[in-house]
Amino acid sequence: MAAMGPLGDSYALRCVSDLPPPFRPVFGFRYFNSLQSECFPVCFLSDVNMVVSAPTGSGKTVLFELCILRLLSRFLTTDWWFNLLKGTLKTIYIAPMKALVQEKMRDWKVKLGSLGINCLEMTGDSEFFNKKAIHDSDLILTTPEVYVTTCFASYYDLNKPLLLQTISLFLLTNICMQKFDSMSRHGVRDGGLGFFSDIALVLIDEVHLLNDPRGAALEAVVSRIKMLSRLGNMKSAPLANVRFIAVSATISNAEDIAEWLLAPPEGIKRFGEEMRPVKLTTKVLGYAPAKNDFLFERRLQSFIFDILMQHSRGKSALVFCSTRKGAQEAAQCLSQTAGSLGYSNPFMKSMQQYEHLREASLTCSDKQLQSCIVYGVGFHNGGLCLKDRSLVEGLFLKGDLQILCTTNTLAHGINLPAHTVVIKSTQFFNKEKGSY
Ligand SMILES: Nc1ncnc2c1ncn2[C@@H]1O[C@H](COP(=O)(O)OP(=O)(O)OP(=O)(O)O)[C@@H](O)[C@H]1O
Repeated sequence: MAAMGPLGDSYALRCVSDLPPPFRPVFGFRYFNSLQSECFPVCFLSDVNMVVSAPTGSGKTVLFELCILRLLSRFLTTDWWFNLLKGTLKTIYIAPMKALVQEKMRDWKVKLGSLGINCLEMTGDSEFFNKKAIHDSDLILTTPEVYVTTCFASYYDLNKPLLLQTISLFLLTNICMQKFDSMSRHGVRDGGLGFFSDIALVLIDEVHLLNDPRGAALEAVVSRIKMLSRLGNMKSAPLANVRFIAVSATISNAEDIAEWLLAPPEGIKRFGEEMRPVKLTTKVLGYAPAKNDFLFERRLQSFIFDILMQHSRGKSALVFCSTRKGAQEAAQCLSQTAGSLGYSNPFMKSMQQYEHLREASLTCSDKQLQSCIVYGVGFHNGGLCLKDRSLVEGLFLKGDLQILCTTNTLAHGINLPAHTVVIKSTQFFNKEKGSY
């Protein structure tokens, strides 16, 4: 099979059967797409650091998977047996959002679990992770902040009063940069943070968020790993040759990131809009101002239903709002309008869909969410409990929930494919600055 490369050159698509037999079942398709085929030699046949910029949905996760498999190919025997030595070559996956980490965890637990690869989630929502769990894991999925604090927390004296530990944890998130520095040096020497030496691959998702306030924690983690990898006593450890892969949909300065991650020119891959699996059409709609920003924001609510009728036409839609309350109110407003139309509710296609939603609503902890869901509209924000958030994501993915109003909790890389995306307002209230 042939495809056109980003520079117009034609090349053959790589086939999953190009991989060693034990790795083939990881992929549920036969051919890598053109982006993956172009990156295949660098990801799977080399160990260089990489920075990849490609549109959303173009299949960047597979690049991570190829790099993981490249690392684990060290456990392949000459007659293609896969003899994994648990926890001895670790991959760290770092994403800016807890929800994104959890999504990858669900995916990789199934895909890589069949190879015996042990995945461990380190987020605020996961149960307490102890040293043994970290030691035995092959793939650790985390956010940069949690990664920093967890390394710290492993030093806690478990006999200390809980309150004292809680206060310490609070303090350490504020002083993590300085403390992580001294702690990680100390830890590696006395074996307390021995798992650091087993890190052989670091996968950084949504790397453009380096520019975000949370970027500092990511920068600290990467710099620390780089620094530790150069320590004399790491010479024979996997960490000495640690590999970094950073991907993002929007990096304008891939070269700067490549320099930081020591990625050579062949490790820098940029792909444009031509790699988008579905063409994106953008429409900007302007509305007359209201007396103040607050009233304008509220008034926008009343336009969303008509916009959805015009553009989404019975297909799934995400409505992005600037605040948690905004997302909740938009969902309530839409569900009331839809509910008032009775059997003509445009968000309800069948009796079966209604039954699924009614059953799901009974398991919902949030009463407001419960009342919206039955009309085919949901909301998703950081204020919902994990169970409700997962419920809403599942219903939207299955197509039962047609409309999902959300804050940017869903904007950072979570895969909830939608036909239409409405961005309700282009400004948000910045608490620190006290202005929009
Ligand atoms: N070679 C392939 N053949 C068929 N489907 C594929 C292939 N590669 C990826 N996919 C599917 O395409 C979808 C998008 O892939 P993926 O999530 O990796 O994109 P992405 O570039 O990481 O997007 P984002 O920027 O949103 O994270 C997924 O459902 C994935 O299973």
